[in-house]
Amino acid sequence: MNIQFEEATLSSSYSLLGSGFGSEELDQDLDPEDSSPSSSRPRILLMGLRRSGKSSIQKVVFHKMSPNETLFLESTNKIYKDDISSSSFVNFQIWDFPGQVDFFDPTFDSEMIFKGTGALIFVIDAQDDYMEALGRLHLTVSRAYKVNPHINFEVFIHKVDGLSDEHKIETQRDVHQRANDDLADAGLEKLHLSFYLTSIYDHSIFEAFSKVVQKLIPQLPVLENLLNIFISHSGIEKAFLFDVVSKIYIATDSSPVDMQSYELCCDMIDVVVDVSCIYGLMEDGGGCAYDSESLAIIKLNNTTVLYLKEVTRFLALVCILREESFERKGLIDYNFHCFRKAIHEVFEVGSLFEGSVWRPTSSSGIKQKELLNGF
Ligand SMILES: Nc1nc2c(ncn2[C@@H]2O[C@H](COP(=O)(O)OP(=O)(O)OP(=O)(O)O)[C@@H](O)[C@H]2O)c(=O)[nH]1
Repeated sequence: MNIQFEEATLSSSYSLLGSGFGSEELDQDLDPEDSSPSSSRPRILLMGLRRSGKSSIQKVVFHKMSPNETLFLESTNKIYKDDISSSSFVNFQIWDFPGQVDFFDPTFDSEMIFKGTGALIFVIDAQDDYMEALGRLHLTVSRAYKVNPHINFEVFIHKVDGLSDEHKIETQRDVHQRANDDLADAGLEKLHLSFYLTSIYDHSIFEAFSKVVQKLIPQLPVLENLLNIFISHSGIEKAFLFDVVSKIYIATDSSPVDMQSYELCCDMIDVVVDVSCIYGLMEDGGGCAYDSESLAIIKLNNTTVLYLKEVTRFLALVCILREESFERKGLIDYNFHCFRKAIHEVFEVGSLFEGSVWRPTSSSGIKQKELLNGF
């Protein structure tokens, strides 16, 4: 099998940037010598059996495709490289693999593929018999682990929208048990798998992707700390730092995340971007739907306020607070100003990282500065 790449650059396909859909694709042979900046960006691999839902996940999370449209997606028959770095905070590539990829094929260069990988997401269709998928999971992760033990191995138990709550928990327990038993039998106890219940029909896929991405951000503890300080001094109940394009949250304060709050904040981003796309652009369609002026306040009928503010050209802070705390808006805005400044300092502002080329390091496998886009 001759493995080929399809490459798409999100900047040309994401409607937030005002250019509409119609992704630019280019075919390219799998070339280990290819040293273009895009090929050396850290990777997140999407693997799993045919029709498990890999392309749907990628399209829904990064290309704003509606879940129903994924019914018409064609089977992927070559590796699809999606470079999201030009419109997203996190400077990585998503590689969507065809379901039938054969590791024993001599053209499958596992060294080249797994060396530069930050996370490998293995998608299992929970609505189907998953025994074959478990065998494939074992083969895939053990192969990848041999090449690069620093990869984060993430298992999405996917399409759980068709399962009852009880069935979900039972499936997760069973998959967890069997996958870890297989690893123990092979003497691979050190290989750690993380499990997530996901569906493209609700926010679970965004939440799971957020956690996958957060593990690749070395500054996460600093960001969490900044958010903790910010909310405790401003009377805010919960704050999320969002990547606007994907609605992945890069960080949140250390109080537990409840799904409803996360969904509310995601919906707020959609509202802001959609309204801005309709009424915020110039008459000739120029300008950007999300920029340094972006700001929104939504008061709910249960005395809760949602407050969104721009942090960088890719990031937004979305806060949930009580109406009485919002009376001290001046204080919140001042604290936000300090928070924003600190975030810029953490990532040493812009140009330093612009166009940087990623190289794996021996310790973590990921060089932190180059994982993150400039502001
Ligand atoms: N019910 C449900 N269906 C899903 C979900 N995600 C994907 N699907 C459906 O699963 C089918 C297969 O999805 P694809 O994304 O094409 O699967 P794939 O893994 O990329 O398939 P290959 O390209 O053949 O490897 C499509 O009809 C999707 O609509 C989900 O979360 N829930």
